[in-house]
Amino acid sequence: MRTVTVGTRGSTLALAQTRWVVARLKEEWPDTDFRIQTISTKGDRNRASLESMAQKGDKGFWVKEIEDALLEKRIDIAVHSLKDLPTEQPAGLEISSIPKRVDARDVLIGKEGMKRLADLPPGARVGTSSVRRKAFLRAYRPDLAIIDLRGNIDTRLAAISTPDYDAIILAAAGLIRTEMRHRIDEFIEPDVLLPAPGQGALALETRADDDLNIEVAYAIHDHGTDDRITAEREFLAGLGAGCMAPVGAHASVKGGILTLEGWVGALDGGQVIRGTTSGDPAECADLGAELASDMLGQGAQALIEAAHA
Ligand SMILES: NCc1[nH]cc(CCC(=O)O)c1CC(=O)O
Repeated sequence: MRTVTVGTRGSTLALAQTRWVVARLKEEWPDTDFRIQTISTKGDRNRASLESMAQKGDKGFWVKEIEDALLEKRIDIAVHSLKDLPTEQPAGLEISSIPKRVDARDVLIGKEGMKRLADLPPGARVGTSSVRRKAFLRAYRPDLAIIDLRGNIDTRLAAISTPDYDAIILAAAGLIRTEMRHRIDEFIEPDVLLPAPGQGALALETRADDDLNIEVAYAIHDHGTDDRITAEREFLAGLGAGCMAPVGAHASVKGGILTLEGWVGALDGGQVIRGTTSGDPAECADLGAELASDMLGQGAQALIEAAHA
C-alpha cells in the first residue's frame, strides 16, 4: 500500500482538522495509507513574540517549519487553516486543494448575561488577540474593555470561567471542528463583523511538481469554496496585507453572482473603511483585486501600516 504523510501543527484544532481531512482523503483513496505527522512551528514555540513578529511582517509564523518539511520531503501534504497561510507560497510549493468551507463567521461566548455582543454592558471585558477583532470592537463599541487573550482554543474557553474576562470572540470553525459547537452563544453575522479572509476554510499544500500527491489532495477540492476564498485572499493581497492585519473579507454566492465585502479598520477604532463589489464567480480574483484598489484609494494603506507600527 502506498503511504502519504500528512503534516500539521500539533494543536487540538490542527489535529482535529487534519484527522477530518485524512478521513475525507481515505474515502476517495481507500487503497492509500495516510499517516499524520505533527510539526512544531515558531508560533507554537514562541507565542509571546507573536505581536513583535507581526510587526516585523513575518507572515509565515504558523507555516514555515511545515513548508520546510514539504520541501525536504519529510511530509507529502500539509494541512493549514487557510487564514493563517500567507497569500503567496514559497517557490516549489502550491495550494493544491481547498476542501469545503465550514462556517466563516466569528462567534461570541460569554458569561451569564453576556451572551450577545449588542447586549454587553458598558465596560464589559472582551478577550481577543486578533487585531481585526480589536479594531472592529473599538469602532463598534468603544465602551467595551478589550483584553488580550492568546493561546489555543482550550485556554481561551477557560478564560470565561475567570474573573478577568466576560466574553471572548473566536472563529466558529475552530469550535465546530473540535466538537465544541455547543459552547457558542452567538454567531456574529458578517454585516456586523467581517471574518478574516479565508476563515473557516482549510488548505492542502503540496510540492508543485508532485503530481501524484496533487491528485490525491485535489480529490477533496471544492470549487465553490475556492472562488470565494480566492476573492477574499486577492483582496488581502491587493492591500499588501497579511493574516495579522486589521482586515476583514467575506464572499458569498447567490443566484450565480459572487458578492465580496471588505473591511479595513484603524486599530484604535477611530476609522473604518468598508466596500463591496459583485460579479461573475469566474472573475473572483479580479473582484478581490478591484475591491482592494478601490479601498486603497480610500486610505486603507495608512490604517494597515498604522496597525503594524
Ligand atoms: N489564528 C488562529 C486560528 N487559525 C484558525 C482558527 C480557527 C479556524 C479557522 O478560521 O479556520 C484560529 C482560531 C481563531 O481565530 O479563533
